[in-house]
Amino acid sequence: MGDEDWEAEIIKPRMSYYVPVFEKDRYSSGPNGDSFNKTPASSSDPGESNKRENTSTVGGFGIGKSFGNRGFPNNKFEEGDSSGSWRESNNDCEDNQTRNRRFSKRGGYQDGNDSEASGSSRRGGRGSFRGCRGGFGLGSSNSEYEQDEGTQRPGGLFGSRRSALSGTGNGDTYQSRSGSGSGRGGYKGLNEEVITGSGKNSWKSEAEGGESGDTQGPKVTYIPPPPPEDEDSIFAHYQTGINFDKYDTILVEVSGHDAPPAILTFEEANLCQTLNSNIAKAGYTKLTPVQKYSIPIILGGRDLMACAQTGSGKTAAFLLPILAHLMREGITASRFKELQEPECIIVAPTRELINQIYLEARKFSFGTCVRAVVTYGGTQFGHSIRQIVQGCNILCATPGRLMDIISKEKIGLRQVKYLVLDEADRMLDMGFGPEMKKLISCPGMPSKEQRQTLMFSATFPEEIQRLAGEFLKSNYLFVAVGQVGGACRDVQQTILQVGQYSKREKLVEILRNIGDERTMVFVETKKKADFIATFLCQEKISTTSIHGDREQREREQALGDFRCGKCPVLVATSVAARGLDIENVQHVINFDLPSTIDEYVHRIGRTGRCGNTGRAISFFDPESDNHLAQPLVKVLSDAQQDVPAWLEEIAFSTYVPGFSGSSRGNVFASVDTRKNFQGKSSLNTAGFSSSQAPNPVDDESWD
Ligand SMILES: Nc1ncnc2c1ncn2[C@@H]1O[C@H](COP(=O)(O)OP(=O)(O)OP(=O)(O)O)[C@@H](O)[C@H]1O
Repeated sequence: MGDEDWEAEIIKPRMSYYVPVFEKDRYSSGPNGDSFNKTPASSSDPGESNKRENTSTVGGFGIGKSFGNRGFPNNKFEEGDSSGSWRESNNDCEDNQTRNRRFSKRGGYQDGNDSEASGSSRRGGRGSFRGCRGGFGLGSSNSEYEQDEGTQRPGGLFGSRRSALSGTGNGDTYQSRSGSGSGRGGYKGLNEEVITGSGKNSWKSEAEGGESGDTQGPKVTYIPPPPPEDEDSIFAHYQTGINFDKYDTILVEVSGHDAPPAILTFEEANLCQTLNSNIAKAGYTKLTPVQKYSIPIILGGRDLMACAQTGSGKTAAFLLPILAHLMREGITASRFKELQEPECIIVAPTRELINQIYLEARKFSFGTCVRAVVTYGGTQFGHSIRQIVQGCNILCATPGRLMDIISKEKIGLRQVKYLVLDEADRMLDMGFGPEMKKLISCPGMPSKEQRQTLMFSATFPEEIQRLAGEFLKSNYLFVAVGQVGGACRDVQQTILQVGQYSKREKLVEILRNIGDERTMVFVETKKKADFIATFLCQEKISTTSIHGDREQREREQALGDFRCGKCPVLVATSVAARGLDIENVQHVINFDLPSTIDEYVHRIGRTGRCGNTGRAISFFDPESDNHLAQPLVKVLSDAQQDVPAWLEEIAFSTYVPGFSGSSRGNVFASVDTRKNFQGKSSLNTAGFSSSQAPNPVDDESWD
């Protein structure tokens, strides 16, 4: 099938869809499948943390050479693709970081509304939807709430076609499913994930429609399978890679007043015995830089904004000190109560990510009386409530579901001591920011002076840092491990110039070379994810897909099939770009480049984690990606990667004077933005204690 047939294939109902081959007991070996190495804990070597090694990971993968420019045949697909051929409604974007940007360089998308990673030019549509739901008074705002939480409400302005692809197991099995069911705007199809509520009230609609049935629409009935309870599964982990020790050579910058010194070993953290035992069982013998700095800061009661490269252990960096603190304070087992009052709330932008964080919280709190609970959209509301009322010290939630639960008065906020925003830049951008603001102004929520607020991400655009001031105490500390927003150096990055008509051919060529190694293929739209997954299956490449139009059950199954290696290729939209920690992902392919460089950094960070090496190949289409040339050159060179000459040329020819445009999400901040006001910060390497920033913070800039 030629490229020119794409659109036809996509919109015609005759398109073949397939269902995955379900594996019974897929979760029996743990959420991470059964391929973990159960690494015995080894003793920590504090001395190692002072090692200094060269971190250059530039490799010879034929960067920019072996695959040339394939030209841009002038056919139908080219005309249509970026300018509206993908006419599916823009109704997904669970983790659609880029949709919130204020401009779109993908000029063709202004009218099309289907992209999961859409540019802000599509925000108009979202604004309408928001208006319909009586949103948060930001004209720009978003349907993320519905989008993220799976509370698909009827009557939306986006009556999208529901994506029909259901994943695959063997590349041969196809089954037509109702392609006519609408997604967010109408009946979701099947019998699980559903549209609830009328969209009249973003706080209550899921609860009302999904559970109480106050509003029309079928209920969300999906109940995720419980994670395994056996200790081996709980502590299953993969091994750190050969570059793990090189983390110590990364420069760490701490800014703010009176930062406590970094710790070098877990022992120095003075954690309780159970926690230490859990850390050992998890195979952690040595702290990563973000952990060395964040743990004492959090234990010291300080607010924190921490930025560290993908896959470098940010989750444990906040979980461990929170748990330690709770234990030290003599937390008592939380009991069955209709209104639970958790001590800690953790929010993250996607369902799969928050579930992953929950599993980490469960792991580290194993054997303690601390009870972690997870709740996220696309699952039965009543199930969430039942989990919560049994006791809840740490609530892990996606934002929309959290607000629903609060509105149902199942969660009280008075006891909240810790508020954690993982992927904080995403949580504060125009997508989730209004939700977060609502959260901190909920009745009962302790003021920022009364709680500890912790923010973590690999990227922190300056504009978001400024917004964060509203959530953080003015004396918060900022930890930057390496370049803020920089890519992980353990990922070998290759940028290929590939026109859109050649992409599929090139993809197949690469995947055939890769063989069975686990590969994530990122595309820009949900529909395209379906299409490419279908196409790869036709090519006999076992592929599954994850995106926001898939039901939650399907998404979890896709992830499970990918994790366990049943489907070594996962085609994904931005919904899988952040945070997901999947063993053995050796390759990331950006079939479509994202709209922003931050998104690129997160996507390629699905490989090369925890000191392991990985490869990322990105198809750069000069017809649509030129705006990324400049930031890409920067990311590549900062990560000591080869920069193709042609890319430099494009970057030069598209040079934007005064380019520092983090406000548009295209360049990352290089520093704590407060430094504009305060002057200096301390500069350390990971193995050494931090000194303190000498100059006062201009508090007025932040409150
Ligand atoms: N000190 C440690 N020793 C060994 N393994 C660790 C350590 N800290 C974290 N890990 C492991 O490293 C992997 C990546 O950690 P994590 O998911 O927290 O990264 P992250 O920095 O949050 O990444 P992202 O930016 O993509 O969200 C996980 O499998 C985690 O269990």
